[in-house]
Amino acid sequence: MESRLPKPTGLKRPTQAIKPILPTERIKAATSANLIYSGSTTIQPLTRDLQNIPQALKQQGARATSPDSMKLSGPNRLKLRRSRSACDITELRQNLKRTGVPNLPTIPTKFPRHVGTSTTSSNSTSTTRMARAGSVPVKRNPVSAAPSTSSTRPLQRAATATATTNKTKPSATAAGGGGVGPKRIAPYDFKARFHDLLEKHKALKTKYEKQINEMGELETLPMQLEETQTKLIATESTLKHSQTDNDCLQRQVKQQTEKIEMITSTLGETKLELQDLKVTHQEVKAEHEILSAEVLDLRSRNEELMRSNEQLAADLNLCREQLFQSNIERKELHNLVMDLRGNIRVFCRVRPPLESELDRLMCNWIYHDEATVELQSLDAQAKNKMGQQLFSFDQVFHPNSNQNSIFEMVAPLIQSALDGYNICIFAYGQTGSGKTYTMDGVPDNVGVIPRTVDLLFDSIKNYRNLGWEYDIKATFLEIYNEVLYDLLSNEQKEMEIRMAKNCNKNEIYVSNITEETVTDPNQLRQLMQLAKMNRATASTVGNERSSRSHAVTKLELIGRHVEKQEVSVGSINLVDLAGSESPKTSIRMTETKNINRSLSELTNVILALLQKQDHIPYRNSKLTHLLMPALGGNSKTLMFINVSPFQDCFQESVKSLRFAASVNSCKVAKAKRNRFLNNSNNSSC
Ligand SMILES: Nc1ncnc2c1ncn2[C@@H]1O[C@H](COP(=O)(O)OP(=O)(O)OP(=O)(O)O)[C@@H](O)[C@H]1O
Repeated sequence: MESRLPKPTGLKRPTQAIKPILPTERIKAATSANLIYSGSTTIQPLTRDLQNIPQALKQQGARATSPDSMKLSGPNRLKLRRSRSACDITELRQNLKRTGVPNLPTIPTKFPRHVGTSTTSSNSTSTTRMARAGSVPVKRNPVSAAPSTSSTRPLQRAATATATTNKTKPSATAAGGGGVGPKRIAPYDFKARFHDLLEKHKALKTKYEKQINEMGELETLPMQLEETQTKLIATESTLKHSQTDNDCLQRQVKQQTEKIEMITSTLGETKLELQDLKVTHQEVKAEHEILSAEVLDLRSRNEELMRSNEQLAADLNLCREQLFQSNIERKELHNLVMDLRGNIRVFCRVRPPLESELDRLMCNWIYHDEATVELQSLDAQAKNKMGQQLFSFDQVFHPNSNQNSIFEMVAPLIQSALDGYNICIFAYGQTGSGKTYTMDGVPDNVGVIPRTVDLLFDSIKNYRNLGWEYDIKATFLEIYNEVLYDLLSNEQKEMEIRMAKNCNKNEIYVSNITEETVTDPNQLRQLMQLAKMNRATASTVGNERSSRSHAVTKLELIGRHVEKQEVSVGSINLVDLAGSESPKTSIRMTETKNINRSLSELTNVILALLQKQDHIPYRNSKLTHLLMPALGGNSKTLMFINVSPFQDCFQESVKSLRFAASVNSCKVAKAKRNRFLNNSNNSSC
């Protein structure tokens, strides 16, 4: 990976190739220096050396010699010779630098006879003297001439060995009583000197051969150096990469360190949480053990309950079947009770005087029992003329009866409607006798229709538990001057009463009427309110139509039992009749005639039913035609006779009570329940 870190500046790659200096070259240079020294370079006499010593020492940086050294002799002279050798070495080094390097000379086998009194074991001293005599070419000892490099050290050691050898031999000087210094060879003892030289030559030759071997070894050094340089370059490159990698790694280390610190702190928190969790775990574990025991207990209880449940499910099915059957029986018994009470039931209600009517004269009302009422006129003449006015009904409600007690008597009929019967409830009476109050009521004291709605939906809930589901369809109709009006629509439209196309000859329907499906009581109340508003809107100040028309609210109840494949269709017709009025007192004759005619036709129909005539004149008026399904055959009818308590209403009250009493005595054929199977709606025909 290429590092983006800066390159290291510590090491710099060499700009030029390093030329290695071979040891052989150094030796050659040293040998060449010897040749120069022995050949072309003139060796200065001793005196000149003595004079040049201070200068030479100066050049070497040594301390200057005292001027007294010029006069020295004996041991001091020996010291001077040694100093001169040092000067010569320095001089030779300088010469070697200036000149080339000749080949190494051969070692002479013979030396000229050395003349002199003062000889030392030092090879340099003897060779210097021979050179001074000029007899033979001097073989300069490389020990004194060569620079003190590593390549000259073996020669130096050889010279030292020679000197040592000389020391072992008896010296003439020492024998002569000097007592100090190496053994001296007498100048005339050429043989000894020859042997000495031979030994020296032998030693030097050995050294020479040794050096040649060492040179061979040293010649491999350039290659080694080159390899080492190559390795060095490679190492430098590697070092650069390593440094780059190192920087990268350092950054990573730094990041990792930060991460580690963060993880460490998180770890600390986690440890604390872990401790808490451990505690919680222990608690949960203990709780789990308790719960496990409970689960085992519950499982065993569950198994028992499952067995019990199966048994109960079987019992429940049995109970359901029994309930369904008993419900059928209940319906039949209920219908029987209704039959026994009469298919047409008549309730008489005497309204109380209003606060504004307290000054009006009232008839004498005598309530013999809950079903019998006697009406007496305050006018004695009328009283004598009409005789005793005693009337019996299914129920008589005196002025103090409340709306609730009245509806309790109505409720069984609503139950019958849910069981599949057609119900008709209407209020008959003089204008202002309390028909609307009985049917609709007032907001704080509602009448039969609103209470019917509440009871219907409550009963439907209970019937749902028995497997029945109900749909309710509502229509609102007004009959005014023998014309039908849709109270859920302001449209002017043609509406007619037509026969339904099935085998039941009493089934009718109204064409073009608005029919609303109702799902909750509030929706039905809103529809009733709309119908009431439309009925009131049709009235004018000069033509108060609402009290001069018949209002028919029809609720169709369609029940379905999915499991038993049964359908039950019932209906409730709630009729607020127009007020009956004497033509003598009426100012609107047409309306009065139509009202009285329709009421008369209603009386005729009921009487025809009472007399079991073959022909029932339903079609003589819109009202009887519309109520045909609810008046005869498969129907239950409840008629409220509303009367005013006042003396001035006596005649109308007697008329209404007589009509109602005659209706009450009318026995209609036994009612038949509308019960169908899903796939045969006409099976009951
Ligand atoms: N039982 C009663 N208790 C208290 N007030 C009653 C009762 N019956 C009727 N009223 C009141 O008497 C007045 C006339 O009653 P209502 O309008 O119901 O008569 P109606 O027969 O419907 O008249 P119309 O034939 O003109 O419609 C109303 O103010 C009504 O509130």
